[in-house]
Amino acid sequence: MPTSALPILDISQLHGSPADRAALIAQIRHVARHVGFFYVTGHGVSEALAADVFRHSRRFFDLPPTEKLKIEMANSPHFRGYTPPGQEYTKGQPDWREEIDIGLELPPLDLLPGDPPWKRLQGPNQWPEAVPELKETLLHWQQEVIRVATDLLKAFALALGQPETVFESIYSGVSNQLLKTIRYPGRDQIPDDQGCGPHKDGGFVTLVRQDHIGGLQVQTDAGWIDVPPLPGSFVVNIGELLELATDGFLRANVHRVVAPPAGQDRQSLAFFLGARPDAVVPQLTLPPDLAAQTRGVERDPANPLFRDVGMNILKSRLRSHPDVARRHYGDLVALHA
Ligand SMILES: O=C(O)CCC(=O)C(=O)O
Ligand SMILES: [Fe+2]
Repeated sequence: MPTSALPILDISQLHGSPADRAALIAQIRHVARHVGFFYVTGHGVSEALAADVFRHSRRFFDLPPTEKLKIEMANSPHFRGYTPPGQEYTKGQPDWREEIDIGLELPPLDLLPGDPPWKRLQGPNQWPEAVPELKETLLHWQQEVIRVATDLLKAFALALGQPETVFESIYSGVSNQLLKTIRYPGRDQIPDDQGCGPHKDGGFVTLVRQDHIGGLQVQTDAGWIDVPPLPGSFVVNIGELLELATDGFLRANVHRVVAPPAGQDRQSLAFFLGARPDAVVPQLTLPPDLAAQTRGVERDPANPLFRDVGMNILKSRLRSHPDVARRHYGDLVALHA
């Protein structure tokens, strides 16, 4: 098993003794600021459930393309369903992975003229009839990762000198909770090695469960470093909402996935803890010692960050899925990039 320079945090300490809690918070403050990527253990998510989610996902990916395309995302104005390899883009370059995107299972909203465009994001998921077990296992996984990610966000709030509930009003209720079950084909099956190109994630925090193959990398001052698989753990990284809320005290990490070696493929489950699309990201007042270390929000003309959560979500969804953008959001070309 390869070892990693990245720290391992035990999230169960959040519910432990005051000393455990204090130790966890100190650790989060340090690692979030210095590397921003870490592993989480002690989360209580069953290994049997993880194995079931990977197994049923694999059964889906093994289906013929015509069967998978029955739930193709291009059919969904809500960005739900299956994306074939090469159809998702990062910074204009195709990602060589296939995936199903799942959000909260809700009916579409009744839309009125003049409603903000992000109201189109709410709606049902698409589930494959050929693998009926996938719906139940993925919705169970979704509940579990929401629980762990919410705990982590509380720990982040404490580490930022805030009450642990400081973000609750903007993530509770109907939030943009995105789950992806992903398969990366090996290099013998694709034209280059971009499994997923370099990017920041849009939510508060991301939890990734990876299989044993590896390929996830994070950008640091010292260059790209590997995030090798650590069995039973989640990989955590910081998203744009925490960068905005802390005026860059925390930075959303740039990361990527390089395609697996020839003859292999990789599976992962990525979960992005989001916020309500109608929310505006608050600017936290940090304690003076932390405020003195803020770096400002990174200004990247190629990736503007919006404080309006709904616009921030739409920006990244439209850019990643140009087929959905063209078909369902033709009125928003300025955001397509
Ligand atoms: O598959 C992974 O390990 C990470 C995927 C990722 O970074 C993303 O989907 O945003
Ligand atoms: Fe990511």
